[in-house]
Amino acid sequence: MGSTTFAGHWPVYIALYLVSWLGCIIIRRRYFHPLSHVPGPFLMSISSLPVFYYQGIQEGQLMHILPKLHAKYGRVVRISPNEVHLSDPEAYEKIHTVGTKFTKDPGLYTPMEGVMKTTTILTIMSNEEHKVRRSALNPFFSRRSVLDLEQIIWDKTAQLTGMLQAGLDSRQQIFDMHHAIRAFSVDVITEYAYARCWNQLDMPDFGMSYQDAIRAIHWFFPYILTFPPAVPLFGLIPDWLNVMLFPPFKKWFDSLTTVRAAVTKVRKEIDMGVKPSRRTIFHDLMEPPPLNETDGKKFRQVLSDETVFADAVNVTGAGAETTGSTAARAIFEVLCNPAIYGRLTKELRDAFPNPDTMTLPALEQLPLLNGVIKEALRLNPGLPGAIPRVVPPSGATFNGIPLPPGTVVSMSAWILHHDPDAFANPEVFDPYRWMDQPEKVRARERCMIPFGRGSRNCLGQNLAMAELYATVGSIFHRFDDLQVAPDFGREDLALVGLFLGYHPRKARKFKIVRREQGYKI
Ligand code: HEM
Repeated sequence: MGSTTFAGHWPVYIALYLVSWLGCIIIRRRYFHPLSHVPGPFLMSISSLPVFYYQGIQEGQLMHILPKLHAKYGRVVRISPNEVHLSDPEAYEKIHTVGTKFTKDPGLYTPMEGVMKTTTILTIMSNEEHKVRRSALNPFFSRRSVLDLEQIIWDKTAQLTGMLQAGLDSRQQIFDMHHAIRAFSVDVITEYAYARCWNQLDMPDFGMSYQDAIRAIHWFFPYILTFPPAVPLFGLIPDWLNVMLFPPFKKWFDSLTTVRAAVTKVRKEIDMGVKPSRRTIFHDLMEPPPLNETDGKKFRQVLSDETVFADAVNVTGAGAETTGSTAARAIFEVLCNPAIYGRLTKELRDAFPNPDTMTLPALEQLPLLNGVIKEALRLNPGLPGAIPRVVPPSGATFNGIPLPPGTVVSMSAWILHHDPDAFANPEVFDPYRWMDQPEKVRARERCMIPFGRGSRNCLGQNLAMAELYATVGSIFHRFDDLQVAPDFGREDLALVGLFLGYHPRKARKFKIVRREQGYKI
């Protein structure tokens, strides 16, 4: 009789079991979790689905929700059961410092290794291991090295401005700056790092499919973060099926093949003792130059071909969208502000009556150009959204709130770059704020983190800055009669944070046309 009763009611029992199981999880996460004392919205404290909703379903919108959360709950907000978001420059200095004990969050970074199946400079968890690996790469991206290879940047810049001129002179009289400026970045980094330029500027579509491929990969990040057990499943999908399901991946796999071929070729040359015409990142990593007495305690690490491949892929991916998107923003903002446009062109032409005499160190001295680039980095940081780190075994306290070891703490460039205490009218593009009194500028610098800080800051910062100065400087020196194409608006440059910053999928692409009359200089 009893068994008949159970048989008749088993769905009810299972439902009851599930409801009580769910209830226990909710009560535990909300009231008995080590983070239950951290303020934040109820739903976020019990589940990571709200973050998934903003990131996965609404595509990278979390960074726009966070300011509202901080306004309501304070500088420390619990945004998912084990993650806390912070909005304080002091907290940033604590976490992102040289020798930090905070480590990267494996939940985000490890799956990025994906098809490369080995750690990259970006994804190494151990800070000690990272230090060794980074010291092998640093010399190649130092300011000295960038200035030594400055000509690469100038050659590509000349190609870009020449193409802009040709586009405006053509029958269509329009230029696709969105794709061209990203192609420029890819060409610079591939020529600079491997001496094998991908020549995307020469392609009719400016290598659009590669740019789309990198974006498509970012689409997976929210899924990976929210459903970690799915990560090994992604790894089981063969490449051909991936391409069938997500066609943009084809270009990504092609780019991996190109990088691998380049590594293999350099390996052969090294083995055969062939002297390269110019040492590349591959040579420096596969056959490091010998140490000299000024290197002190430094030591060189010889990396395996697989690791060199992974870092090369990483460097290309990291340097393309970030720099391209920031340069595009700088150009767009200047075009939208006639007064700034006129003054910038005058500043450039006064400083360099002959544009061929432009050099990077000299451009860096121009106050308005400097302000334009800083504002573009402020409003368009390459990685605008939450960058997660893990609290070390000693625990940590932020704004009086203790956080236990293992807590994920994230901070966003978008939030600090819009801090109203540092930046009046933070949403306004105002290059003059960087020409203010030195102490005010210093206070603003404190909230500027476009390249991150500390040991895990951007490897390519010097190269990126050089690209920004060269492109923005050259374009506004040469052209005083440009304007944004009429079918493009500020809303198309809205940022979404999918690790790298992107514009919404449906956004129109930034194009440039000519004005009838140039601005009066
Ligand atoms: C405006 C342009 C750029 C911006 C805003 C930018 C920003 C950043 C930021 C914020 C990080 C830290 C990421 C994290 O903590 O997870 C980073 C890391 C990195 N960036 Fe950039 N980046 C730019 C351009 C470049 C370029 C041109 C390269 C090419 C070499 C590059 C290569 C890297 C690499 C390899 C890392 C990982 C460094 C490490 O973990 O040691 N970036 N970048």
